[in-house]
Amino acid sequence: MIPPTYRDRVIAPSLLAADFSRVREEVTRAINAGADWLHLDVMDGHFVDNISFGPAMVQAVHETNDIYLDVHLMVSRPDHYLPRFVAAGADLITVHVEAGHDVDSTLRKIRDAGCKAGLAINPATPLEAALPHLAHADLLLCMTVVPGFGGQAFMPEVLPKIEAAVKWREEQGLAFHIEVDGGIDALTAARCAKAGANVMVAGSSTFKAPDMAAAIRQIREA
Ligand SMILES: O=C(CO)[C@H](O)[C@H](O)COP(=O)(O)O
Repeated sequence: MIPPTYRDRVIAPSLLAADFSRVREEVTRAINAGADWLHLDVMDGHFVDNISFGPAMVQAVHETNDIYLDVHLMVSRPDHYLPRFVAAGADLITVHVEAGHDVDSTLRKIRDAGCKAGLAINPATPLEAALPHLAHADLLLCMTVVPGFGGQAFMPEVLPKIEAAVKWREEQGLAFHIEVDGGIDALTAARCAKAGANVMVAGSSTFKAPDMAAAIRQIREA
């Protein structure tokens, strides 16, 4: 479930860092380790310089368990692909403000389909690009790496953007959650939480940890 307020904390391991040869076991491992959501990075080789997986993977995960599916579309024309991810079982669908579409219309379509709607911005994109759309979003995803690959270093220069988003949320009386994604571990999660983020996506630091449950617990405590 999406928590009732942005004061609630969520840990979302990113499947991108899992062993793709044993996806079912990896998802079970994340659930047993205490994951709140599963983050699914969809990359089209065009919007970002990598190709990951599509709706078939989302559907396969959906059919084997009921963990909340946080689908991050790093694709051009997200409005075109949207219905396939809705049908596959996504709970929350996040699209990029930079992805070349009518952002408000896409967010509306996501909500009309019964999903929660997220809006993502890249590190180099000013927050001002997202602000006009946040009244139609349930979540703002501040990328803390340049999207495309897991295992990159956290970019601390994104922290002021999170603080500015919190200020905007207060000023406008909005209630969107703030998610961070890229280079998140216990140390960087603490910095993001202090800035105002409440949803932590963590790939390498969870799936590749020797003890995934301990890694998730450390991020939650941080
Ligand atoms: O969106 C992503 C990359 O575009 C990944 O979700 C993100 O990089 C998480 O991986 P890691 O925690 O290993 O940095």
